[in-house]
Amino acid sequence: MECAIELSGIGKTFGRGKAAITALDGVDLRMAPGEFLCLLGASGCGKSTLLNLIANLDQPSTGSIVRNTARPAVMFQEAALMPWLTVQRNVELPMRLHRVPKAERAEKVAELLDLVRLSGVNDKRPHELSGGMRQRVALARALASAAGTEEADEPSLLLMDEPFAALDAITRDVLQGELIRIWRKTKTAVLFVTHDVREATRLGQRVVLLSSRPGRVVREWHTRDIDGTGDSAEVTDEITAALREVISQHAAT
Ligand SMILES: Nc1ncnc2c1ncn2[C@@H]1O[C@H](COP(=O)(O)OP(=O)(O)OP(=O)(O)O)[C@@H](O)[C@H]1O
Repeated sequence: MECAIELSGIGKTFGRGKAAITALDGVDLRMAPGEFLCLLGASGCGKSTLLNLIANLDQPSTGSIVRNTARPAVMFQEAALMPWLTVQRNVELPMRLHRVPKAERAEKVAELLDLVRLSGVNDKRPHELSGGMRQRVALARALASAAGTEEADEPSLLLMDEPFAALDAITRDVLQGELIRIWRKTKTAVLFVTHDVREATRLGQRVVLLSSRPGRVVREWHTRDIDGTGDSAEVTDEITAALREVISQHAAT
């Protein structure tokens, strides 16, 4: 089967000479179309750097990235909504940039706000919403990013960089459930970055552990079947132990 993305020998070094920082070294990673993959690692191990490379926001120093998807949509820890725009306008922004006609935009926004269970807040501005609602809007906007473009029929890819990390535990729990529901419905591939083992095992079909400085793939686990089974406490414990080991090795260097 053709991969959604295939990373081969990815390395990334920032700066030069003595001040150079090798953030990633020899990362090989493949994702199947529609797969939900969680990338787990300690703070500073290069997760965000890897996501930026896949999103084409930055270029690798070595290696190659093959992408067989539409341009990836990206979602960050902070919703990064435009404060002066209404929810409606925020969600339709990517479509405006792609010059999607007004009627088509309105239809898509209604569909997406319904998908993230936010119908009826179209005219509110971000400051009138809770943190969880803002992330729902950000998710709707991310899902709108390929809508109406030539790439709209290609398999989609959603890159998420700790999108729920700033939320309280209950809201995070609710949004994790919503994300699984939306992933099932949209069949988009999701690459989800987190340093929370529980979050990774709850969401991911596969969890990939990265080492720190330089970031490399250490191990991976198949955690959940498509029908939602798996996610056992045993796997969670095993991954937690492996993450601890990676962190302690890094601390010792
Ligand atoms: N533009 C940059 N210039 C210099 N160094 C950078 C740059 N971006 C990242 N780094 C360094 O590369 C390493 C990896 O950073 P990155 O932000 O990818 O890690 P992370 O795993 O996402 O961390 P966190 O979980 O804390 O967000 C870090 O040591 C960081 O300081």
